[in-house]
Amino acid sequence: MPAIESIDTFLVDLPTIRPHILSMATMMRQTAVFVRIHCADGVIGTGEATTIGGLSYGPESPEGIKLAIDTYFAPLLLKADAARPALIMDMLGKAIVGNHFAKCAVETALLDAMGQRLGVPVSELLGGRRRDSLPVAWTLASGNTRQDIAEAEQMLELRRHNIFKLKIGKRSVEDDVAHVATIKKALGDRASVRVDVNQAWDEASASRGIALLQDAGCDLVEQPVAAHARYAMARLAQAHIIPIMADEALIGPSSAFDYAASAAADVFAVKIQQSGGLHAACKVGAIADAAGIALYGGTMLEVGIATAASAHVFATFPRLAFQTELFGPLLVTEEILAEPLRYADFALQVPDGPGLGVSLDMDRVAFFRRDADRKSFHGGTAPQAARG
Ligand SMILES: O=C(O)C[C@H]1C=CC(=O)O1
Ligand SMILES: [Mn+2]
Repeated sequence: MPAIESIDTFLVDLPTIRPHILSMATMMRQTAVFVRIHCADGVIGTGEATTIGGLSYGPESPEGIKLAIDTYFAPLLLKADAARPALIMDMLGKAIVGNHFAKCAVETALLDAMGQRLGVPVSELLGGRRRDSLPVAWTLASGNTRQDIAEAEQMLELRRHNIFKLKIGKRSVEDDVAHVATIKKALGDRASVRVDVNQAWDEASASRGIALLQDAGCDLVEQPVAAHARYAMARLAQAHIIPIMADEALIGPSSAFDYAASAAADVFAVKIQQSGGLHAACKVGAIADAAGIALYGGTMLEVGIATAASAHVFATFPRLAFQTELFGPLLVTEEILAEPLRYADFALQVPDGPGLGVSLDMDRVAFFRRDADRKSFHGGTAPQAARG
């Protein structure tokens, strides 16, 4: 049995390409928590956790995730059999309440190590991939309608994205709908335009807003009301033709079951971290499938490692009617992988090497980690990135 010998965790701060404006936070940078699990057979598995806007989106922060893993997870993991990731996750499930993002990062590292050990991609460990590439949406969230249109035109021109998610909920319903309508009018049939309200509306505003969004040609409305407002979500999903998607509400299989049983959404945004791990995300997907609910592959704006992990999960789904939004690595200015993920023809290629099929560029990690001694680098400049 390859025992787990040591675990290291570190924070890496990466600037965003522009301010990313959501209803609850404006992001100027993304912080990734990387977890490296060193096994006795020499294999090192890597995992990643991210949040959005510190503690403004979810219940875990990057700093808290690092502390939880170092202080509470690591003593339980040390000496455990790394070849038994499912048993380790059962053990963590019993010993640690919540902490879904941290659990996901640990499971990602365990499955990466397992896949490397067996010489197979993580998607094969999860039951087998059904597709090698995933269509990827882009979020327009500059806060400026003209700039968003220019950004969308550029993405279409580059053939990188033809699905756009607009972040709304900060302004009045009428102003937000006007913003969406202007963008949809400019893009026409060349793109799918969707919105994410991130829980900002009450039910009455949502009902008015959704009717107006439908007239504006919007294809999907994500989490219009509070995550806990399951009955309001059910009424909205029933009253409107435009599909309603749950996101923040889905925090693992039991919440997915409750939402499915209440017919509280037409579409589920599956996120590996919110679900509590890769297998938990597969279960959320299976519950949706069993209930006739459509699927969308969501992101917590993860960078390379967790985006690859999400891609392995979504590649196994029988149906993915609303595609994915795995664009996180493209929202930051710096590449952190030794070999960047490949985006082409409006899609992300699912890596096909053993494990996650991607690895960290440890020289760049050493430069960008929050606790780095940057003076030790030549002239304080970052080592060259793989994407140049
Ligand atoms: O979906 C969310 O709520 C969070 C995230 C995903 C894409 C994006 O721009 O923000
Ligand atoms: Mn969302």
